[in-house]
Amino acid sequence: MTSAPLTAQVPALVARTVEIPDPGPLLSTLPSEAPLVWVRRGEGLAGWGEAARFDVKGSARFTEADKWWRNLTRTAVIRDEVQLPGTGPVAFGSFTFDDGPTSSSLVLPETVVGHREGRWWVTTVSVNGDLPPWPSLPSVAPIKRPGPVTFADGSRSGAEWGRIVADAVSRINAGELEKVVLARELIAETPRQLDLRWPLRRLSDRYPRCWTFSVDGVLGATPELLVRRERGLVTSRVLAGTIRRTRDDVHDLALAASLARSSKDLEEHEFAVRSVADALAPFCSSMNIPETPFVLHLPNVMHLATDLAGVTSGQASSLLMAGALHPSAAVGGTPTKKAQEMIRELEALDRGRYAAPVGWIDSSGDGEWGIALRCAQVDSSERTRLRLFAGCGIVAGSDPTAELAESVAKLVPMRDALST
Ligand SMILES: C=C(O[C@@H]1C=C(C(=O)O)C=C[C@H]1O)C(=O)O
Repeated sequence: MTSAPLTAQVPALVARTVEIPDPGPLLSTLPSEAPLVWVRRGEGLAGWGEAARFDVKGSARFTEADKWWRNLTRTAVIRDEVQLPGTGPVAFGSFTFDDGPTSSSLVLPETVVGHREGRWWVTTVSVNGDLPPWPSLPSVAPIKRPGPVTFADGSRSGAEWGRIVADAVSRINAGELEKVVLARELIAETPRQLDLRWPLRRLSDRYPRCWTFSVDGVLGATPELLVRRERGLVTSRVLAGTIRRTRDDVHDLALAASLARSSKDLEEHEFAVRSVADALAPFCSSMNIPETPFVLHLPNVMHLATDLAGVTSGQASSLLMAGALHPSAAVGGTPTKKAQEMIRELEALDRGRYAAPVGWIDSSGDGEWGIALRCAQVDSSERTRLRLFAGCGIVAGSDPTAELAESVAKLVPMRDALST
């Protein structure tokens, strides 16, 4: 069911992209209201304003959003002097994990600043057929500190969550399914309205290997790229298999070596790679799947990681591919349907937009979609309450105490980003 008719009057989109000199860090160009962000290692996109949006619920949310975007951009007049992926009009999107009560959205910002390969640009758009305003950067208000933040258990305490993990392990051992990803939430309260630029700046500074994102109240820094489509090439970074870091680099190296040999983690990783490769196969004429994963070192945890690459065989957009890939075994489980049922039964949590695609798409259908992990969902109007999420892949050999500790480590990036 859609919340807006697909055939609703399609506005006349006009977009203009101009090259600009280095404006400084992308995040420093953002005004405080509703920042739209996709940044990694200083490159990416930062947008604001809302020229158009599409909200949608239900199992066809990806295809309906894709249709809306194609309709909007098909007749667009685009003057683009930079011609890189992400120039011209782009929409930022954030989707829900399942068909529950929360909407998914695509947002077309009024202004986007971008940086890539030593070039910077600004795109402005209008949807009434007029020439958009001449691209310029507004002067922005200084970033406000959040003040002392408090944290409390969400739908379950840590101990309760450990018990549902134990329950899942025994059901896996009884042969009900192979893997399920179980998540928990933590509630953060800030004494005053949160300036989202505060946590975003800290996340992108501390986690440069992750994609820092902010779309429609969901923000975080994810290490997992569900899909990138760029000029006929498709890539995906699959993660599964995790250990916590200890702050002792020598010990961490030994742990990384043990992670790369751990049969429990390698098996869990294999499920995740297989689910992504199978879902990407219909979109690709050829695919490269490395035989062994590498260890991705992040400041809080290390993951087993595999980068898949393929050549596209059709016209499917990056968003349609993201929809086909979701939910991968990295955030759902194996087999998918059984895992989703168990998640619903055991978690007692509306995941909202956690563990679901977040990213951007341009008018050619190219784009990048990460999985919204290591993230928080902000209360829309007040912006004083946030739900933080973390989940762990549970397989036959999982130990509930270790999984609880892993979930604590995965909550660290957002917790730290919120503290003053
Ligand atoms: C579900 C999350 O992470 C996923 C689960 C992982 C695991 O269990 O090893 C690793 C990376 C992610 O694919 C999360 O961070 O919330």
